Amino acid sequence: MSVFLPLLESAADSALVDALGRIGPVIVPSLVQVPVSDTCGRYILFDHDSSFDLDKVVDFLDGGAEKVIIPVSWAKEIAGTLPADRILLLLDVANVSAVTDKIREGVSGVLIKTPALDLDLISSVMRFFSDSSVYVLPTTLESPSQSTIRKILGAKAALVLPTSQLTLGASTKDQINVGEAFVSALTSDRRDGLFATVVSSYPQGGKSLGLVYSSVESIKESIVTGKGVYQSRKHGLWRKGETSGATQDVVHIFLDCDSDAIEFSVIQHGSGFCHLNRLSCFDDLYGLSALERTLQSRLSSAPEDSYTKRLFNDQSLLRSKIMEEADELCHAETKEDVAFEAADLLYFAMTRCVAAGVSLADIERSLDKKAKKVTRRPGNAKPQFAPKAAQPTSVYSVAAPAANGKPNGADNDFIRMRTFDLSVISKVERSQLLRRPVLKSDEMISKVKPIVDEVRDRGDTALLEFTAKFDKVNLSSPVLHTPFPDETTQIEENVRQAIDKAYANIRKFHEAQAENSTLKVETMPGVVCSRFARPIARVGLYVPGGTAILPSTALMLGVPAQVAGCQEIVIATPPKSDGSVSAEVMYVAKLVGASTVLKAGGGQAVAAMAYGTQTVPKVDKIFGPGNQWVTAAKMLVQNDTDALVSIDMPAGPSEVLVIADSTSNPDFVAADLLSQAEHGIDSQVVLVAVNLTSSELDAVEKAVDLQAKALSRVDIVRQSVAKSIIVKTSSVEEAVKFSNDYAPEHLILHLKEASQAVSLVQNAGSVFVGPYSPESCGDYASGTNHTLPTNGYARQFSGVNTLSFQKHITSQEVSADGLKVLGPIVATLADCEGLDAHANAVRIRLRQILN
Ligand SMILES: NC(=O)c1ccc[n+]([C@@H]2O[C@H](COP(=O)([O-])OP(=O)(O)OC[C@H]3O[C@@H](n4cnc5c(N)ncnc54)[C@H](O)[C@@H]3O)[C@@H](O)[C@H]2O)c1
Ligand SMILES: N[C@H](CO)Cc1c[nH]c[nH+]1
Repeated sequence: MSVFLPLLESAADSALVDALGRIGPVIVPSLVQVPVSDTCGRYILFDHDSSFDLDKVVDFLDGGAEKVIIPVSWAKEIAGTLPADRILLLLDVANVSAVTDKIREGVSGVLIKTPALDLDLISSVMRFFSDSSVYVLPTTLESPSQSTIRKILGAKAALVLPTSQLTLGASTKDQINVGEAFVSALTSDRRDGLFATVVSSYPQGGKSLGLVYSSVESIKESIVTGKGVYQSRKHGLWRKGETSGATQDVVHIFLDCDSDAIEFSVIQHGSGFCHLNRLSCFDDLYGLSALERTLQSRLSSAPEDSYTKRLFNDQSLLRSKIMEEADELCHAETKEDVAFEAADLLYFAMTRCVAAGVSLADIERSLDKKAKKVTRRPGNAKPQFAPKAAQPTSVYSVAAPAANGKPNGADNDFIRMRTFDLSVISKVERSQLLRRPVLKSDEMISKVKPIVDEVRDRGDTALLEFTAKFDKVNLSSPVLHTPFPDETTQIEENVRQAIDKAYANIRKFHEAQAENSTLKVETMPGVVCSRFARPIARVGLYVPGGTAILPSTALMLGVPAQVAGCQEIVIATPPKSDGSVSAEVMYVAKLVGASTVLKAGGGQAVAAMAYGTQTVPKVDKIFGPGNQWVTAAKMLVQNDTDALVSIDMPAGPSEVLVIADSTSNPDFVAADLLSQAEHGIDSQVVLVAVNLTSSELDAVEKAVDLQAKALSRVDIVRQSVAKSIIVKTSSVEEAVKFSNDYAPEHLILHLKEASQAVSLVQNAGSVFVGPYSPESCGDYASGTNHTLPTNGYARQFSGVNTLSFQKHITSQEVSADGLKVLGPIVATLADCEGLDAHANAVRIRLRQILN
């Protein structure tokens, strides 16, 4: 976070803007035309009344702006479409309450305009935007000072200072010197008050040049003049190069993480930084920087027989070598060969750059600018380089919006998946296709931890507070206990009949899975080993309820718990806005014999079941799908040995993979893909096409677009379909191999010989065989369970089943005759491990038997 953020006004003079660019990003209002150097970070402020303009926002971000600062009305439109870490919210004190959870999650911080500097207000904004950056722009700050800057930093926020309040001259009542403002944050832990300062080379990718010291005075002078100025411990202020000519231009000055050391990123002139006339006091250059230096020196003076000189003089030779080396790199196979060929290519590419006056720093700047783009081009190869029969799009553009390069949004956009041909993509690209849209599990775990901790420590009070905060419901009690009042379970007759039939099918299939008999094996005469199952006593079932009410999930978790014989079943689900629980979920709760219904969702519900509260019973195992808050909380509590709780599996967003050949019905295929795409914006659906012609594929794509636009959840579908893929394959075996590697939650086989293909399946949560087995049947009522492993975990996890609610206990009974044979084996192994007591427990008995 910056010490302060300068807000550029149109009257700002260029020397002041340059100085500000050296010490951090600057805020540039979108309508203000002030030239800012390429190396300076820009935050673009949309602080005017014009109507929402997504293209403008995207243009600024693509153009290299680090962030955009947008009003709440714009954030409503943008949240979830553009990366949150590129967006700050512009807030007036008056409109804090207009910020929804969706907006809060869609931004990385806030710039709050406030008439007065109110620390209480700042800390409540801070809490509301937990973990985000908070910048404060006082609309009536009269005299900016170091103490004001420190006061705001103390609240973990940063002050925004308009350029009219900043000066390169001495501070006055109305203006503060830029250097003085910057050093406000510095604290020295040295007796002499100096700051250790690392000097690094900007053009050489941050190579360390040396270690020096700075004083408040030297830093201030450097910021204002843009020259390297330090503090010699013997000779006072040290203007680098004043006598030797080896001056420095300062590009950036950075504070370290605890503000007691500094880095000066400089362009070093003359003989170098070191007094030994070398660039650096540390080691010499290596790698690409060393190559660049050699090439630059060859360009200015090279021996006659130099090959590099020949390349400089013969552009067509250089061109041919670049093409040759690029081709060799593409064909290299081993790690060593790839490194070898890449080094050759870089040598010729750098020769081309140095000949054109392009430096490594120019290349890095270009890379950094590209990394800031929020729209990606499809990445197709130009026709002369494209493989014959196919034009695959880039696998790396997972975050890419629609094929036209704009975020999906306008109603007339074609809703389409991205297409790849397995026969032309590389191994690396294939492995990219197997990955799901990025899941930030570490980040989510740290966000949910405070919620879990609060519920563990403060029980029901915290639980009710979080329900009020996240679900906007004020409850007097978080639970309903049996017997549930009749009015809470009243449902439509047709729904009741459907639930009853689904219950019967699910129960029938799950009863058949129960292990009721004891497994017995006599491993040696007189040595009988057995294994028997017992129910897990107390189970917690999470039934999602954020965007859709899911009584089907209550069935899928409740039936196996009941069949397994669990003694205490707690069902947790977010309350509706009137504080009640959906009657359908309550009906199922009664049907499966739940003893408690917890009216809470998200991380707080998981924590309540893991630790127990005054009213919520503690459980031994937590089951069920949910959004990222639920999943992160489940992962967190299962790792806490104090909670002593396990979970069913790490679940994630819903997904389906459909394998279709030319006998498939395109409308059925499209409907199956969309049935999972509608779950959430992070759902992913995959179509693996087996020898489909372009017109057959076209028919599926058109059906997806047409059906999607008729769905009530079309806004969700637009986003999930944009992240989804079509993979072209040339045989059923190749298609199933891809599916096994992907390990989908659901696998649907739209194949001529669908049932034969089942034998090839190695990894999948549940399989749907043939044209009349839509995945929806498994979601609701066929009898199989719909709580299944996602995100590739079908490689090692099974879906929820009756055994998930049981644990196994083994036992053994050894007779005296049995011990006569087994005993010596055991005693020998115990001796071998040096565990005398183990051996003794056997020998003491053997002695008695033999006597
Ligand atoms: N794999 C499966 O078997 C399966 C089945 C059904 C649903 N799902 C998945 O379950 C998920 C359901 O998600 P959902 O959101 O609809 O319901 P949910 O019940 O999982 O989550 C809603 C709760 O999340 C919490 N929450 C929301 N925003 C928060 C925030 N900013 N901070 C803290 N807590 C917050 C709230 O407490 C809210 O009650 C979807 O991703 C769906 O794909 C999976
Ligand atoms: N398809 C989901 C599992 O990924 C389960 C579900 C519930 N309701 C409808 N579908």
